[in-house]
Amino acid sequence: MSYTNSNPNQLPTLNTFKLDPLTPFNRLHLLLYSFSLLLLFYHHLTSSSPLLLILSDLILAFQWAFTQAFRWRPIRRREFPDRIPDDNLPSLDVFICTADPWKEPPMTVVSTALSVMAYEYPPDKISVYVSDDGGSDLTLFAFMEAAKFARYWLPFCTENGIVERAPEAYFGSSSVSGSGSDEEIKMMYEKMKEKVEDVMEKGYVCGGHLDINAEEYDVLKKWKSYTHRDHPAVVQVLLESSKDSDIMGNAMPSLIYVSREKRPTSAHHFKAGALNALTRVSSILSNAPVILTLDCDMSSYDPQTPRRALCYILDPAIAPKLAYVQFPQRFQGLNKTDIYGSEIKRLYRINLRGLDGLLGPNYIGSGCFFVRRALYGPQSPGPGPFPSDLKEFSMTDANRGSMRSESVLKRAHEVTGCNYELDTKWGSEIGFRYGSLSEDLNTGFRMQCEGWVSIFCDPERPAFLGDAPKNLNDALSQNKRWVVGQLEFIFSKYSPLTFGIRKASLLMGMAYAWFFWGFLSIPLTMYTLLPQLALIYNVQLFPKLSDPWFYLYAYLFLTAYSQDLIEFLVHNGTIQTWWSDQRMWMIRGLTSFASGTIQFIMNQTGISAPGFTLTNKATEEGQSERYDNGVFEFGVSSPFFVSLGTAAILNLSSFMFGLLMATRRDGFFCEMFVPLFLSAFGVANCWPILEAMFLREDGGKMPRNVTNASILVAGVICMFGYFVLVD
Ligand SMILES: O=c1ccn([C@@H]2O[C@H](COP(=O)(O)OP(=O)(O)O[C@H]3O[C@H](CO)[C@@H](O)[C@H](O)[C@H]3O)[C@@H](O)[C@H]2O)c(=O)[nH]1
Ligand SMILES: [Mn+2]
Repeated sequence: MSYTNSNPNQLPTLNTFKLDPLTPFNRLHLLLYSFSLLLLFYHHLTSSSPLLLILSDLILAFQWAFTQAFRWRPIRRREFPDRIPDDNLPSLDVFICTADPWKEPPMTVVSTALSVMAYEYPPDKISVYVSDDGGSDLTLFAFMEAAKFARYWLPFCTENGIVERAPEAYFGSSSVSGSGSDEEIKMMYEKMKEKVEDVMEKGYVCGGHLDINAEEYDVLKKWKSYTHRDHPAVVQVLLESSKDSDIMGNAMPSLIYVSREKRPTSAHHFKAGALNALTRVSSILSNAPVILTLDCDMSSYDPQTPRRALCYILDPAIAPKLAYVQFPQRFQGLNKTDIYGSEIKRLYRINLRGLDGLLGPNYIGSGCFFVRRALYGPQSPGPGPFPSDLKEFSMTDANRGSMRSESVLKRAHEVTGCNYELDTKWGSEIGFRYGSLSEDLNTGFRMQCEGWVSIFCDPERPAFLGDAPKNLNDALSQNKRWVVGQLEFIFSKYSPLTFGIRKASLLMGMAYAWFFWGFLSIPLTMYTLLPQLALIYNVQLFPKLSDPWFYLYAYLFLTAYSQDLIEFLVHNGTIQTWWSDQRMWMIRGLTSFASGTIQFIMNQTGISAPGFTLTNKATEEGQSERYDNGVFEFGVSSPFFVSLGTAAILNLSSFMFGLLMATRRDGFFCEMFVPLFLSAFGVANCWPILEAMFLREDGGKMPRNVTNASILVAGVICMFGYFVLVD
């Protein structure tokens, strides 16, 4: 397979791409499968199937159809970071978001910041901005300490050619050599960690035995009257490149702590609001043309990454229309079979590669290098539009002066105030877009509709590694928020199916419409109930084994699953991780997809207001051992678990009942093969749930009351089923 050069100029080739070799097979499959789906609906209409079953198949068919956008023209890229010249590198602003010191331990955030400060990139060209929506002196304290530690850590990384530059990951891995300098820096790190953890335990920072200087103490003191919902803007320059140097005398990156103003009465737009505040502060302090956005738990795993992104940003054939270069989200510490499907391979890698052959990947919130001017409005030739809303640009490079100067800091506080955005286009036409909890989906989509394109960069060595939820309830709560955000996005006036198809393209519109995950709760629930009840009450919903229509069902099921499996394997998955992934899809269908949809409806009708439930990044005792052993974590009485328990009991009952009947009644097996198979498939998927309900005794087993409630609900559904199906 030959690589195509996308750079027609004489410059060295910085990147190449090739078409995915599976594409012709995908397209052939598309043809056959579409035809089969038409046959299926013909069959439904002529055999008077129940309406719920037809609706379910219709939703699944739409999901399948939208997936074709990702399979139409997937490509694979390669880049050559070594060919990026060392001189004239553009400067880089890094945005790191955190929002709660208890759910996002400050040491995690610090580790993320240090890992990018230590990039193999001219340090005076890097500025790291930390947005603290938690408005916490604990986080600020941790960063004051980090600024001091960085003076040792950065030269240590360079001198020893360390690749893993997040201290937490480095000291935790086996690559630590145990040499003298290693021990020394490790001790220093441990000391800092102890201090921060000590302060965390107390819950506040007090002078006393902490060796913070008077100036730092003054800053921290102010927090006494602040709450995370009600406080003025805080912008604290912890390191300034032109002023501060490391212990070897080298320049250091700038490090700036920002906690935008919060008032209970004004909307703050969650993460998108935080990123917009950083966009403005940074435009005043450093104004780098390239911006990297990172979640607080996504640390660098490869110090060459900025150069890799530059292979596209500096490519004259791509640059004029390029809005962002997205790296995949990849995770550390997942267990071997990835029981909670936390890798979300389809969302974070497979689909992005698919879109890369069209207008480019959607923005996934972290690990993304933006071209600053793309955040300021529609694509147009030249250096980019400067609408009147960009008041902060009145400060030009020449009169910018020191980051710590009074006038600069005054301006920085102004642009992070609550009222700054009133009557401006921030969040509607410029910056990160508001209106959806999935600000990432929304922002990338709107940029692509404005004429910008994006690039997916997926090097073999992960550019970033992050944390994924390590217990089921956390994973489902995260997913629920996504579903709410997706529906807000799909039902906005910028819906992918109307606005998107018009402004971007048919395939891009379809790709973004694929995110109607909430609706999948209907077919996924129906397929855990209807066939099972049909089996129990002996109602013929599906063709018999001897009926030719049976082959259509078998074909649709088997090929869809095989294609999914093949894609998973091609993207370095295993059969076990694939099995976990498809199981999580069904689990989500019964829980987060459904409750996210209900939440969305309640938000829209004004019964409740949208809220951003942070994903927990701290693990509780006992949990991580079970997680590492691949054991499901239930433990808490979550309503999610009642629906899972109910599904498990229903499937087990119908399967056993079906088996019994098959041995007793002639022809039952042949007549009822499809529902019997689906029940067996259900039981196989529900096995960890059944185990947690009836066989386990550890702290992560299903709480008794959840099991009882599930049995009750399953009983009620059975009775109901009688009236619906038989009566
Ligand atoms: O009011 C808020 C809420 C969240 N965050 C930050 O947003 C990031 C993502 O939050 P998290 O709880 O980790 O959500 P996840 O579901 O794990 O994040 C995924 O989904 C989000 C959209 O829902 C994207 O923004 C993220 O990049 C993507 O990783 C974190 O760094 C938070 O600190 C804020 O800064 N302010
Ligand atoms: Mn996260």
